[in-house]
Amino acid sequence: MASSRILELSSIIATNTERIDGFLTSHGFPYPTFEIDAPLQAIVHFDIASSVPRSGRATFGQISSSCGLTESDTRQLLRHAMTNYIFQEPEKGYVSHTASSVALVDVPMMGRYVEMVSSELWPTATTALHLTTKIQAFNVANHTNRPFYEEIARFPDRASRFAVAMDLINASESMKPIHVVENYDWAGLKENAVVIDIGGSHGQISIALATKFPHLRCIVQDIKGVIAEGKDMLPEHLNGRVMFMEHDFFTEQPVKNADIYFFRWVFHNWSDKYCIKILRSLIPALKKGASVVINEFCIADPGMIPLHKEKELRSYDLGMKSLFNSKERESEDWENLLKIADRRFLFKGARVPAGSSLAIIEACWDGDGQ
Ligand SMILES: C[S@@+](CC[C@H](N)C(=O)[O-])C[C@H]1O[C@@H](n2cnc3c(N)ncnc32)[C@H](O)[C@@H]1O
Repeated sequence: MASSRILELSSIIATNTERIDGFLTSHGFPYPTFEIDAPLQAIVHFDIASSVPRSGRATFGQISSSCGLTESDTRQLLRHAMTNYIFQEPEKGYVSHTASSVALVDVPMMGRYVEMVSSELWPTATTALHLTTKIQAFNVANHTNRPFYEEIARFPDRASRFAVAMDLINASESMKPIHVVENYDWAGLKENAVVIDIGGSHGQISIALATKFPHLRCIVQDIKGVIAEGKDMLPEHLNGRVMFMEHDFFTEQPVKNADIYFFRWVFHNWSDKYCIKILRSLIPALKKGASVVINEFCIADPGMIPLHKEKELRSYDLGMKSLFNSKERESEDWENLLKIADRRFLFKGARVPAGSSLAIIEACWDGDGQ
């Protein structure tokens, strides 16, 4: 009967609520709330976040004169945001922060992330009909023929904002560098082993690796502007152990005989044809036994993981389609990709460490070396 299913669901909710309650209490964690001190993060950016005092409140008129919108527009905008718990109106006519809105003030990266999502990703989602043509949604939305990275590299602020968004994503629990740092045998690599972090952005993984494993030397490769920022941001004590190098991964890999060629979240931006080109560009540099380590999503079969996780992966999958005409891949896709690039890439498997969103996919080079 329908009602017994509802009772069953409410009992599941009660049981799981008790588990969450027990977990929070036993770890001394605060309870989730939208109050200002709650550890929640904002999902939407409003320029006016800094016009509202961090504690206390402001009228719509005060906010409007500091942010430059009309009072009426300010009220419309904020009252809509409030339905998503972004700002609140504790008393009619007065606005104060919630945990979500104050994060825009307290976590500067958050504003940059939201700007990136709303200006780079959202416009492409509304042009999904172009899935049926050879034209990418990103190109339609941006009135350009250039691919994503080439286009944003023309606007230093967009390239920089994208890299900051990557930094913020890497700060989320299931994306933290620690998952790849702790779930691969970096410790077993020889003294002064060289890791090439290709498309490594600001070098977050290399920084985490070099910090935990002093015997490693890491070289981060990326496009020009990103590399310049990475160099500036590198903690001084890692100078000489984490290096930055401008390199286009579609061209021959300049660092020969490294131990590990590492790619994190790079291939999902490219369709198979381009991934194969990236992999083949490595070949002249590879010594026998070199490893290619890929840290990416590895989509499970439908229904095999909790729905909320599958939803996240399928959303990324469609996002990759509209931005790059690419996709997220399954274990078999990874194996095939490596095999098609060159049969000497021996696929060693794909596994998702507990707590990590990304899988570790590994191949070993079985060529003679050149
Ligand atoms: C999705 S981001 C991943 C960044 C980083 N590996 C991480 O996990 O945070 C992809 C990276 O590839 C870089 N990239 C794009 N095209 C490139 C190219 N042709 N050569 C080198 N790097 C490139 C981008 O600048 C960006 O940093």
